[in-house]
Amino acid sequence: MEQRLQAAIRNIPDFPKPGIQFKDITPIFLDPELFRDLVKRFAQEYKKYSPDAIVGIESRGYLAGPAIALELGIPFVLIRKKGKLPAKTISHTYSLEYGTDVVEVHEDAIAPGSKVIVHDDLLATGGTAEAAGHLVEKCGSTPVLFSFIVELNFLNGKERLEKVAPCHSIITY
Ligand SMILES: O=P(O)(O)OC[C@H]1O[C@H](OP(=O)(O)OP(=O)(O)O)[C@H](O)[C@@H]1O
Ligand SMILES: Nc1ncnc2[nH]cnc12
Repeated sequence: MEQRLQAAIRNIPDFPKPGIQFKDITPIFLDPELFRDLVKRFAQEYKKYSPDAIVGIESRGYLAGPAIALELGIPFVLIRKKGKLPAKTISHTYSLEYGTDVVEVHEDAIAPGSKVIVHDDLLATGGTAEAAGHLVEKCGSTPVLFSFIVELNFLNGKERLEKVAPCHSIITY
């Protein structure tokens, strides 16, 4: 599984800015067998946490997240950037290198007291996933796992997230 994922993930140098090595995960979803095996692998891992819901982070957390939720028979909840969700929301503002950003969730999307898995495609600095975790807490629920396909180890996002909940990723660079 790891080898097939490594082979599918492309490195795009200098995207979206000079010096960034962008990990393009989109080829995984061109290969239905690999996609199916990835979903089953995540579902197996997630079962240990008896989750009540999976939250996915816009936008690439929406690729595998809903398929894993379907496999486990639990809700998939969208976390979006500010101003995109139509009904009443709960928001969380977090710091970026320069300035701030805001993530939102529908206020009625997560049943209070839920055990929630936060899923995204890739962990870099951990700022986005940490903010998603805070949002889950603001909804009266508990993040029980942060889960990614890819982790960029040299950015130390894991250290930051592990203060809140364990962190799982399949491929590490
Ligand atoms: O760990 P962090 O430093 O917070 O970075 C990781 C986030 O960055 C990427 O999303 P991006 O901001 O490119 O948005 P997109 O998925 O909508 O393209 C990635 O999909 C994660 O959501
Ligand atoms: N290097 C990277 N590749 C893909 N997505 C990212 N998001 C943040 N850093 C990234």
